[in-house]
Order: sequence, then C-alpha cells, then structure tokens
Amino acid sequence: MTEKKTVGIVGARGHTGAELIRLVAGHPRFELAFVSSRELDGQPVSAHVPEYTGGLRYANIPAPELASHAADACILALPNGHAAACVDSLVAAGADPVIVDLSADHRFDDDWYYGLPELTRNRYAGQKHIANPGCYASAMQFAIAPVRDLVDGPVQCFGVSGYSGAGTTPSDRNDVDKLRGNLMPYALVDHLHEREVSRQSGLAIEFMPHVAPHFRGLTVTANVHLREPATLEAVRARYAGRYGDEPLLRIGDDAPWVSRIAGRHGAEVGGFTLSEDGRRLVVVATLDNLLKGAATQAMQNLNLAFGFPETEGIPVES
Ligand SMILES: NC(=O)C1=CN([C@@H]2O[C@H](COP(=O)(O)OP(=O)(O)OC[C@H]3O[C@@H](n4cnc5c(N)ncnc54)[C@H](OP(=O)(O)O)[C@@H]3O)[C@@H](O)[C@H]2O)C=CC1
Ligand SMILES: CC(=O)N[C@@H](CCC(=O)OP(=O)(O)O)C(=O)O
Repeated sequence: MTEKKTVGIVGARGHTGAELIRLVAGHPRFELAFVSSRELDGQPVSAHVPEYTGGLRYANIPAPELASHAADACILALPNGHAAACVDSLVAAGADPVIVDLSADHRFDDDWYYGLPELTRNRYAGQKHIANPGCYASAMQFAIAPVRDLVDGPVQCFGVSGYSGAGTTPSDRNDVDKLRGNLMPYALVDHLHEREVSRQSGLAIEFMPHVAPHFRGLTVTANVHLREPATLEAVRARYAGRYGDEPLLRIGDDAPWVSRIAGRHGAEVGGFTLSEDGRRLVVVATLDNLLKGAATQAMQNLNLAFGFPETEGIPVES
C-alpha cells in the first residue's frame, strides 16, 4: 500500500467534524494530520471519537498558523463566515492542499468546484478548492434533478431537520427544551439553501425549513408543477434512470422516513405521488444531515480530488 494522504480538520469538535474524524480514521488511504479545536485543545481525539484509536490530540490552530501544519488536504468545518481567513492564510503561505469547505462561504463562488458528486462530478476538472453543498440543498437537488426539464414555475420544498443541523453554538434551533414536543419554523423565505438550489438548478425554489426534536436526519417534500401531464411509471423511470447506479442514492416507491436514514451514509428519494391531472408531482427525499448532508459528501469529494474510488472508505449498504 502506498503512503497515506494526510488530512487536517479545522472545526473538529463540531458535529460534522466528529463524523469527519470517524470517516478519515476508517479510510484505507487517508490519515489524520491534525484536528483543530479551541475548546478541546490538548485533549486526546480518542476520548471524544472512540472510532479513532491513534494518539493525536486536538490543537488550537488559529487561521494564520494553519499553513505551518502540513497536510495534503484541509477540511474546513467551521461556522459560516470563517473559511476565508483559513483559505487566505494557506494561499498566502504558498501551501496548496485540497481544501473542502463545509460552510456556505464558497458555494456561490465560481472559482470553487461545487461538489454534489451525483449531480456535478462530470464538472470536476481537478480543482483543489471544493465547496461542499448544504444539507437541505443536497436533499432538494436529489428530489428535483431527474424532472428538472419538466418543471413549470416555482418548486415548493417543505423541509424538516434534526437539531444537529443547527450546530453546537446555542440557539433556539438546538435548544432541546424549546424543541420538546415542538416543530420550529424558521427562515421561511430566502433561506441560504433556497438560493443555493435556485442557483444550481436554474429553477425558482421556495423553501420552508423547520427544525424538530430529533437529533439527526432531515426530510424534504418537494412540490413540483409539471409542464405536461406525466404518469407515475414515467416519473419512476426517470428517477431510476438517473440514480439507479448510484451507490449512495436509493429510490423507493414509499415515502422515505427520516427515522430510517439517521446514521446512514446515503440518501433516499421516493413517495412519488401525482395529482389526478398528472401535472403536480410530490417527491420526498431524506438524508442524514451530518453524513450525506456533510461529512460523507466531503469524503466523496476528497476521494474524487485524489483520484480514489468515490465511495472508498464510506460504508455503502447494498
Ligand atoms: N450540522 C449540519 O448538519 C451541517 C453543517 N454544515 C456546515 O458545516 C460547518 C460545521 O457545522 P457543524 O459541525 O454543525 O458546527 P458546530 O457548531 O457543531 O462546530 C463548529 C466547529 O467550529 C469551531 N468554531 C466555532 N466558532 C469558531 C470560530 N469563531 N473560530 C474558529 N473555530 C470556531 C468549533 O470548535 P471550537 O469552539 O472547539 O474551536 C467547532 O469545532 C458549518 O459551516 C455548517 O453550516 C453543512 C452541512 C450540514
Ligand atoms: C436545522 C438548521 O439550522 N440547519 C441549518 C442547515 C445546516 C447546513 O447545511 O448549513 P450551512 O448551509 O450553513 O452549511 C440551517 O438551516 O442553517
């Protein structure tokens, strides 16, 4: 086996950071170079992520010092607005790792590759700067892409996420007391993922997100008006044609349930329902926001960037 490629994770204490540590620890061709966290500075990684059995400790690495920690790839798992300082510091120092940014900071930047592998891998041309898509944005795009050319008018998407989607910085959206027995609507127009999917798909998206009391996993119900009447057979054939060979996408006749996707690496699309006139299609997509909505996708992107099989190191269910 050739030498492993080294990966640094910035923002490694967070929900997605922990999933990334697990994935890198279990990968045959990557190993951790550093994991940064201010709060866990000095603590052994294995004390927080038992799947990692090496001796590495978290380190507080401020952005200006990032370039002094060599790595073949650097994953940024920081809150929105913090990626630029890290990228600038790496570029200024002449370090040129593959950078995968989990935040939204580069999803609207044409100089960065937008890495939603199942839909954009044919646009990958060796870019070393990769913007990882948003979690809801991934589910919405999986729900809509196979019928994109049939869409008439805006697509409405109703989304419900587990509260891990809101990160670890305390807010109403990850406050378990306020969420108990509750469903919390927020950002009902102009959510960032509404803009992200509109930009990527070229369609008008109307997205209404909610956060629920469960920890992980999200569901999106997309309401798609069609230019011409369709049949269920034709709709199913389109989704099967588009996703049938995708190891991380599963298509089902029944609507997928969020409780069944939590902790799993793929996404599910199903529940195809047509109005009587065949002009209104409803589709449901679920995924684990921390995995296919974040860390798993980042690992697919890293594999792609290093020329490894795209799902290497990702537990794929048959
Ligand atoms: N959660 C999710 O479902 C998804 C999240 N994302 C995106 O991924 C990124 C990470 O999300 P998530 O893991 O949930 O976030 P968390 O809030 O769980 O973790 C954020 C991490 O960043 C560090 N951090 C926080 N503030 C700062 C700061 N000012 N300067 C430096 N480090 C900081 C924190 O660690 P410490 O304080 O120890 O340094 C922590 O390790 C975000 O951009 C998010 O939008 C994308 C898709 C899905
Ligand atoms: C429940 C919840 O709050 N979810 C987050 C989405 C998480 C995500 O994908 O965030 P970024 O686009 O910021 O990377 C939100 O709606 O902002």
